[in-house]
Amino acid sequence: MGAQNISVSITINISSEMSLTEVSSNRSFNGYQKVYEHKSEVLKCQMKFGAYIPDEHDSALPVLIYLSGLTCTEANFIDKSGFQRFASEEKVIVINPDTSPRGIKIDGDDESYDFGTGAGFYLNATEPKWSEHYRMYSYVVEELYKLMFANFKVDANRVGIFGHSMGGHGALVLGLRNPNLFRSISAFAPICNPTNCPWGHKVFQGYLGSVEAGSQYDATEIAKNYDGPERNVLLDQGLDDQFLKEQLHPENLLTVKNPKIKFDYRSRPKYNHSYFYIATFIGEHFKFHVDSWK
Ligand SMILES: N[C@@H](CCC(=O)N[C@@H](CSC=O)C(=O)NCC(=O)O)C(=O)O
Repeated sequence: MGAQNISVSITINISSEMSLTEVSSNRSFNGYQKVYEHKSEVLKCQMKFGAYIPDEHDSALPVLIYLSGLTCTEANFIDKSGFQRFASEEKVIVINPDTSPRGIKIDGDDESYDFGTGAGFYLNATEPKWSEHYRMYSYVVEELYKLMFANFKVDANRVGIFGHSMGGHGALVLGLRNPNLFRSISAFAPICNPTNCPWGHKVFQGYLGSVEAGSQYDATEIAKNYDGPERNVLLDQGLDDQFLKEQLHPENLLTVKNPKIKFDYRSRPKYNHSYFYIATFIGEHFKFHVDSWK
């Protein structure tokens, strides 16, 4: 399939609400690892996200959005993956949001690690109890995306998305549903078929009212019907992953027959689900995205 020359045309309305407050800034690999806070119109709460900005930022740079997994904030990826070395070498801006709305209280939002706080699942909830705030799908593809253009010098033709576990699911779903926004997609140990696993059943019933309603946020279902530009998706999986058999089901996604999607499947014997695994292979993901943009 190879790289495609797709010109992205997007209209971005930038409002005065898109201003950011810097929470922290640390020099890292000839760039800065920053954390920003802002008022989210979509989630109706204050949110934080990470932004790694390489030096020599005269021309517009490519950008990768990284989506984290269950229980994470923006800090896990920043502190544990070691991505800054590769973002600096490849001159890529990296934006990584939090995993759910924060600073609000909804009854039941802190009862388990896999639902509510830290478990937004990158969808727009429709159940009345959750639908006012739990809108991580729109937060990423609308608000964060615009905010990125409003505040950083970003090249709209070189935007990719990647993530881990729940965030790998998010990267696949947001990437395949929005090929005009994302040129490249990769995922570490993603939840590939959430309508067929306990994590997915729980969140779809809770946020959407039924498992069936979750099909629109299920990468395997989306891949079956995908009709956008050809995509080569990097799917990375540790073979000693403690969640592999029950929750992740890469085999279901890999067996989808759609000539428009090819999977570059990289299985990693002896690696588990942790950030030690991610840190080992993060450099390959940067290379994959950069090659996809050529
Ligand atoms: N606490 C839970 C497991 C939580 C967990 O492993 N979270 C992963 C993502 S899992 C899928 O989305 C993670 O990224 N954790 C953060 C980290 O820094 O490792 C349990 O006890 O089973």
